[in-house]
Amino acid sequence: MEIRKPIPVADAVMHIMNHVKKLGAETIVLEQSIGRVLAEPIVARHSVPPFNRSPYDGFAIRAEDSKGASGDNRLEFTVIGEIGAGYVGERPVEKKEAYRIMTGAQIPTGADAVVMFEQTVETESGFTVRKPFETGENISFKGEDAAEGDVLIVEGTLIHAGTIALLATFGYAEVSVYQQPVVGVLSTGTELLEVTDELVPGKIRNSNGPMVKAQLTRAGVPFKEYGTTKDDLDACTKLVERALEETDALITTGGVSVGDYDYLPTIYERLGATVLFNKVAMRPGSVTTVAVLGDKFLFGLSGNPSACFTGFELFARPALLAMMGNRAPYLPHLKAYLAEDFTKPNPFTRFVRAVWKLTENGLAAAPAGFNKSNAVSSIARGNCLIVLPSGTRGYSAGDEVDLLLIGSEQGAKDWVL
Ligand SMILES: Nc1nc2c(c(=O)[nH]1)N[C@H]1C(S)=C(S)[C@@H](COP(=O)(O)OP(=O)(O)OC[C@H]3O[C@@H](n4cnc5c(N)ncnc54)[C@H](O)[C@@H]3O)O[C@H]1N2
Ligand code: MOO
Repeated sequence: MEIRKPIPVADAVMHIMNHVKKLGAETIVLEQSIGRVLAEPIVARHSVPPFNRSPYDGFAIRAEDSKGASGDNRLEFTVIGEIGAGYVGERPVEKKEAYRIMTGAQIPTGADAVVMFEQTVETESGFTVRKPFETGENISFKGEDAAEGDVLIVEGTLIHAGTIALLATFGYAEVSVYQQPVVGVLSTGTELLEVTDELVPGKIRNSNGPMVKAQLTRAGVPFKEYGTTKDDLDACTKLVERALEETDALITTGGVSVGDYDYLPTIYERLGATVLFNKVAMRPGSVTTVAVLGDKFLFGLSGNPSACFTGFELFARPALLAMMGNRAPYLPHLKAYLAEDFTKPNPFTRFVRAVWKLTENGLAAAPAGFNKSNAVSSIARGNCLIVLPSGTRGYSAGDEVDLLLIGSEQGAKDWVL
């Protein structure tokens, strides 16, 4: 039997990323762009705000007219009209005059300060103030948020709700984004039942298929479902071949280890795919096997649920995001302290499903429960992965560790572990 040589996690990530080819761009409507990646920078097409405007409901005045105002010397202004948001003043403001002005309305010509309603006392023809106002006081200036021509967001950035607000501000009804890869999902294993099936002896329900599809959805990657297949070499080979014709990448779960029915390595060989690695010095997920056939990726994730989950987040996710042009495809990382002892040795780098929590001592992380690679309960509880490097042992509560965040829409530019 072939003895597999484990490679460090960082090397495995780099092997994959070196093979990634960014997909082309396409134009889509703004409202459908959430989760996609900008193929063009967002450049300010005009100033924001586009005109000087009032940040408060109040009165637009000439600041110089308030000079000398005090509690004992209230100065009076005459109101010459009202400007609601969306309207403009009909004529310039002159000496001792004011417009009633609403939040968001354009400052009328002549005015250079806004007095909030709360700072005035109404009179028959207007209001009085009891303090002087400075030129520019309470004014939102044209261009203070963005100046025309500024590059506000670079190409390669994930579009989220805030990005959509910015694009809408500048009138981008359509936006140029990178194409998405189509990813096939195939669960292998004769023991697998559908989620709707009753349990029968020796069988289990397929949890990896639904989980991986959810991980893809969370990463903004569309998938094509190839269902489950029995551990039958010919049938499985045919399915993998078909899936590769129809997709940019195929994620399989199970069948990558050294068991009698672990057929994926044989299938890769039959197809003439180049295996980038078939053993990673990590736990869970050491059997994760990744191959390429032309520009297409074959992610052979482990059948063990925690290993499958971790293999997706560490290897498939960054590759797929990078295909979509995302400049920050890695899981974001933070430092935290361990909330409890972790005494197991770590011959391979260990990714412990964990829960992070902010405490009075800072960010803490605690293992999320049953910690084997076949665990499913701790994947459900965890919101991060604690990283314990290979060759370490005996972590104590309070020790500083690296954390990888799961489920964050923002990513990291570099793989730093
Ligand atoms: N002699 C050795 N045996 C094993 C080794 C090894 O190095 N030498 N590695 C072990 C490690 S580590 C892992 S991890 C597993 C990985 O095995 P596979 O990735 O080939 O996966 P399977 O054997 O097909 O299944 C493993 C386990 O997961 C369950 N499973 C499979 N698919 C699903 C699914 N879709 N949903 C839920 N659960 C699934 C399956 O029933 C098995 O219990 O190999 C070790 N063995
Ligand atoms: O490949 Mo595994 O390391 O037990 O998950």
